[in-house]
Amino acid sequence: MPDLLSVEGLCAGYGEARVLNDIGFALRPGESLALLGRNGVGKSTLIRSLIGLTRRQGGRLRFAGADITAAPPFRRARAGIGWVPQERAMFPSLSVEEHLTTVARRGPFDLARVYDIFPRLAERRANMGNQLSGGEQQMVAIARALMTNPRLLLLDEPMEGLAPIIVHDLAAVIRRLIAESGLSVIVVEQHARLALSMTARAMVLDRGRIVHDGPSTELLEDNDKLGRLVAVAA
Ligand SMILES: Nc1ncnc2c1ncn2[C@@H]1O[C@H](COP(=O)(O)OP(=O)(O)OP(=O)(O)O)[C@@H](O)[C@H]1O
Repeated sequence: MPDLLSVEGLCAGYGEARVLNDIGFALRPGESLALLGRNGVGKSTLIRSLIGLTRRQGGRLRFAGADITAAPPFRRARAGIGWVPQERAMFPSLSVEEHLTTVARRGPFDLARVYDIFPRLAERRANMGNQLSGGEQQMVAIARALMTNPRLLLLDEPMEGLAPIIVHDLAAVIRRLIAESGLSVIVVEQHARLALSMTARAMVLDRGRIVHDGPSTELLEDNDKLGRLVAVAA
């Protein structure tokens, strides 16, 4: 099966500042990838580079058979890259349902299906963006990305700042999406073990370079290696 995404020699950053150096990897349809690494190593910058929000300083990107190296963010979104930003980007004046319907595109994910995935949002469908808890906002952010019917879903620290019970529920939803939807998923997550428990493959960044790429189980089963690579108390 041809790759869904391929990244070759990507160098990117902000203005003159280079954050990512010679990033190369490919992702197959349906593949799930955890993006791990210490604070500030460039994980969000890589996600933002895939959606087209950083300054590309070199390299090429292909998605779904097309060269998207020079494509602006809206074209990448239209091509099938869905993005759940770290800051969630809620609109206070839109209801939950309006957040979902304004971005809807035809495909397997419609209102009924995202309400089935997130029953809480069905209950809150008339609530405004500023009347939601952090967990509900994150559900809206994920549901909104699904409503665009992407082929690749980029999740940037979806669990950040959420209560443990909500983290547990959201992780179950993400696992189910990965198992059942056929979507490719890249998830950035500070809690390495949680990310590894959701994905088949893990990539570790350090100072803007890929320093590890392999099956998630390999790191889950090797505490020392995981600790060395992401410097967490694994
Ligand atoms: N908008 C920006 N303008 C300039 N520099 C930035 C910008 N955003 C991030 N950086 C810098 O890019 C580097 C990588 O940041 P990035 O947010 O990609 O790291 P990260 O691995 O996602 O870290 P974290 O886990 O803390 O979110 C950091 O040195 C950061 O200061």
